[in-house]
Amino acid sequence: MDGKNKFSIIERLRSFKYAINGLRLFLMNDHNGRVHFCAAIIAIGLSWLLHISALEWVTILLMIGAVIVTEMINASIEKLADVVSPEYHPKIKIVKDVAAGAVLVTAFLAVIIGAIIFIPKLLSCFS
Ligand SMILES: Nc1ncnc2c1ncn2[C@@H]1O[C@H](COP(=O)(O)OP(=O)(O)OP(=O)(O)O)[C@@H](O)[C@H]1O
Repeated sequence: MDGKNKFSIIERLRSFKYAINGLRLFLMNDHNGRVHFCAAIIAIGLSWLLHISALEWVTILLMIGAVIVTEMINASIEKLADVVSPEYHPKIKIVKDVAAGAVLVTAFLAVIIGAIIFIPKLLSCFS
């Protein structure tokens, strides 16, 4: 920002490499992340099978993104909190519980939206 740091394509590519590494670490180590990733694959498969509309695709993809991004931020906060305070601390409990609550909110909304989109289509398939 002070003009001394010149723009460098190599540096930008390096940042991209770190971000891909973060995604890889998340998928390898975070059990909840893997569950959300599997749920995302199922939702995409169901969307494809049920021929959902473009607007429904946008909604499903936005919700998948919201759940996975929230889980990634939650996992990062947990890791940071474990370094900052390996021992029990009441404030760390609040930080971790609020971050976990954020995942719960997005996952709950994703289930509701998935039900609104998929249930009528599934019922019409079996009727
Ligand atoms: N250092 C701490 N201080 C206070 N409370 C903590 C601390 N570590 C964990 N907790 C409490 O335990 C809960 C679970 O924490 P933990 O870090 O094990 O998360 P988790 O949801 O089990 O994550 P994961 O299963 O992905 O490891 C937190 O939500 C918080 O209430």
